[in-house]
Amino acid sequence: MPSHTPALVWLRDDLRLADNPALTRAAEDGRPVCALYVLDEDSPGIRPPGGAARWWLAGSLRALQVDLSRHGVQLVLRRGPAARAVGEVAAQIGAGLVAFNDRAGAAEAKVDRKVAELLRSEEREVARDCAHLLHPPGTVMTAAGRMPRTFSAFHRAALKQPVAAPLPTPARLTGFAGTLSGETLESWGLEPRRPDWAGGLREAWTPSEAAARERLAAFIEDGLPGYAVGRDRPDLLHVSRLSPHLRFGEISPRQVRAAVRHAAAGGAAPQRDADKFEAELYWREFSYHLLAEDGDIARRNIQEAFDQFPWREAPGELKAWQRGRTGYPLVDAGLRQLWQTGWMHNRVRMVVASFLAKHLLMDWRLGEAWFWDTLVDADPANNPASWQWVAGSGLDAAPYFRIFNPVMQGEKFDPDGAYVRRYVPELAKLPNAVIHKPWTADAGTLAAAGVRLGITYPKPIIDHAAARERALRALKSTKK
Ligand SMILES: Cc1cc2nc3c(=O)[nH]c(=O)nc-3n(C[C@H](O)[C@H](O)[C@H](O)COP(=O)(O)OP(=O)(O)OC[C@H]3O[C@@H](n4cnc5c(N)ncnc54)[C@H](O)[C@@H]3O)c2cc1C
Repeated sequence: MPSHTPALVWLRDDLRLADNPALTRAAEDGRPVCALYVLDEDSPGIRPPGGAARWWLAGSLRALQVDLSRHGVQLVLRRGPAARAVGEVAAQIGAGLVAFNDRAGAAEAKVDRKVAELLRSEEREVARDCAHLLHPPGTVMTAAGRMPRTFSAFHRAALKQPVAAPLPTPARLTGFAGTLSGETLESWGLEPRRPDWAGGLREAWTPSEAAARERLAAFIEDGLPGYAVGRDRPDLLHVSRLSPHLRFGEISPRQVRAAVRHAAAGGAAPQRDADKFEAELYWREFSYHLLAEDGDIARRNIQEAFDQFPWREAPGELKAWQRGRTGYPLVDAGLRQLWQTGWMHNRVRMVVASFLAKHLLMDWRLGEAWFWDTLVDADPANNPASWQWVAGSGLDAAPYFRIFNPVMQGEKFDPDGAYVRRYVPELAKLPNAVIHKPWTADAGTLAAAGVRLGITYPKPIIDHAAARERALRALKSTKK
């Protein structure tokens, strides 16, 4: 088809205008551009987003509609299997080019291949790029042609690869002039209505490309200096909280990396902090490369020895964990932060995940599913890879015998109990010495703080030492 034919850009986990190679390709040569988002919950194997992520998606699409319309570009919304929706819209506008950025999941990659084949069979040009990662999957390999099996080997190998500079927002975008029918965001019902449980999310977050950039700028000023040490403290805000923006592609890892490098080069932050932060971006890469290689990490143990693991079924204990009523203040604070705000600090994610898989001996998939439903940053790579890492079944995972002590973690990383006091207000008046272990407080201290154990706040659901012994016995049984 001639180059003046319209271009369709199919947006997915890249809800932004800047550093969006698919959008840049579509805009090249001055073609009229139409943008499409497909809510595909029907193609085989596609995992529908959870509740908190649906809320984010609605906000992000709403903002993107406004941003694109400023450039005269319509964002068409369609629901259903992607192959059908993309094919239909491409035909309706007479697209000569369809551009999209690749996704790593096995089911998504299959859909993308099918869509590309269909479009090519109709003699439409298809342009595919990598926009969600610093390095396209398959480019960080050992000599044997496999992804490195440890994070440090992966990181070392990745650092030898070039990273492309981020692209600007296309300077010239011409919208497709015809009118296209689409669906409305409201008709998708992504946001909760009855009951509207999203008040805490609205208070904590603004989904949009502009908000992502503001968050990055604020982090570089306030969080990056001191990040290497401060990142472990849930009571301090030394982390970027960019994860949901990265998840939905409102900002790209290349943009984030470039801004942080620029800050360090200009003396706005110590190099050590910038390096540590960049290493965290590489943990994200590690998870995504694993997802692209393995495809099924949310369901399958990466280490098959864990297929024999004697997980317990205890629905009452699972509920107590989900609701933040385990009797361990740091664990409960984390799960309540998640419930209220759709996000949890990384250190606390590790502690609560370890508590479920090791103290309560429950299958990591139950925790992964809960996070999938409640996190605004619920991510198809980071979530299962991190759960498997904590449970011990993952790639280069924490060894199963390393069992976090929730009291010691609290005392070390929330030393004044400020985080616990914020999310577990019924303990707020306890002194620092017992805030992470209220069951050790004497009757007078508890009474003075208005705490009645077992009534206003639960007694520990399980004794730490006993839980540790049980977990180690369970691990041994898989090794017989
Ligand atoms: C059990 C468990 C589940 C998790 N589930 C998710 C998830 O669904 N989505 C998600 O994005 N992250 C997940 N993480 C990783 C990590 O907790 C979050 O990325 C981080 O807390 C997000 O906060 P931030 O943006 O302030 O991080 P920062 O410290 O500011 O880091 C910047 C970015 O680097 C990446 N990153 C940081 N730490 C990690 C890590 N340990 N692994 C992979 N990438 C990392 C994230 O993209 C993050 O936004 C999980 C971790 C655990 C232990």
